[in-house]
Amino acid sequence: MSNTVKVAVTGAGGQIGYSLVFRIASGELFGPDTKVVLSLLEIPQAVKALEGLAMELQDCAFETLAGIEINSDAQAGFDGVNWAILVGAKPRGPGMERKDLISENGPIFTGQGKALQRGAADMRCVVVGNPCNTNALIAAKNAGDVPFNRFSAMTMLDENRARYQLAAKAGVDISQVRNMTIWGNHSATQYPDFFNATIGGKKATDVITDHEWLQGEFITTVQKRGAAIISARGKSSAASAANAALDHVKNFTRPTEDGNWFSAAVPSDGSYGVEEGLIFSFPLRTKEDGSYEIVQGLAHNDFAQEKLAKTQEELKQEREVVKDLL
Ligand SMILES: NC(=O)C1=CN([C@@H]2O[C@H](COP(=O)(O)OP(=O)(O)OC[C@H]3O[C@@H](n4cnc5c(N)ncnc54)[C@H](O)[C@@H]3O)[C@@H](O)[C@H]2O)C=CC1
Ligand SMILES: O=C([O-])CC(=O)C(=O)O
Repeated sequence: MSNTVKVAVTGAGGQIGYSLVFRIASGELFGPDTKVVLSLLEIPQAVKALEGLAMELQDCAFETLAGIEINSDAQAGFDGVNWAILVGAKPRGPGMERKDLISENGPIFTGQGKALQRGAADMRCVVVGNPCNTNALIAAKNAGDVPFNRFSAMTMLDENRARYQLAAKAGVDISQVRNMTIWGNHSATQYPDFFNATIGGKKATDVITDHEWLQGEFITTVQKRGAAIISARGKSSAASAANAALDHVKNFTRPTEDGNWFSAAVPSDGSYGVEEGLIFSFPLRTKEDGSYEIVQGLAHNDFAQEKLAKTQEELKQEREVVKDLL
């Protein structure tokens, strides 16, 4: 017997949407025994493009795709959804920081937050559209009685970027790099934590002896990778962002392998001194029962404490800017 999962993707007509929806429909996300109903959302002007996207999805003849719905109304689009992947938002251009998008993109998430109350009892939401931590906060605060911990924002792309950089520097296969945490905001203040990362089961700082590189170039490369892609490609990352969104949902829907963890921005419960209620990226583990926990007990020296304080401060400032939307 097969289950059916309904997945909403907003901004499905955009760049990330085009890389994302086929992989969800193919069975990659929930496995070959789970049928997927895709609920595609767009602004009214882009609904026509979604009709074309739906034709292409049909033409893939995916055996796991049980249906496609197209909507420009979030209330209708989120009806009965199990997962809502909120991508629909404007991307930044060259020279901008992601928080410069806040006034334009923030209001999108008030209406979508309200509409998410129509989701299924187990509804989970991940915000990809930037600035994603603060947009997730807006959605969660507008979602009435939907539990706060159903909302997350994506820092998985940052984690993947950080793992690649460490693997390349150490000259090892990327599978060797584990325990990579992105702390804080999906922004240039994020802290990619090499101190607690491991390479081949050893501390990354024992394997990579160039600590100047770890404390300098490694961190800034990860923090500014999005901007580097915009500068090289003329558009922001899309396929890698879609790939990370899939990794994010997989991480939340499967128990985490022993000894490892993954990064996502979730409501702080006060762990590591982060103000309760901020949507902050932490190391997480998904348990057998499907709930997640924040990994406790990781050490932070003065260098790390300073980075954590900086990214927390930025999130508080972003929250202040959108306080009328919360
Ligand atoms: N968290 C992360 O790691 C990443 C986040 N992003 C962010 O993802 C967002 C989307 O990026 P792209 O797909 O490249 O942009 P895009 O401009 O190609 O597509 C965005 C789509 O969203 C649609 N849209 C806008 N408002 C909407 C609404 N209210 N409801 C439904 N759809 C709506 C637009 O019509 C457009 O088709 C941007 O904000 C970008 O900065 C991008 C990469 C990584
Ligand atoms: O940099 C951007 O604006 C898009 C994004 O979030 C990323 O690539 O991480």
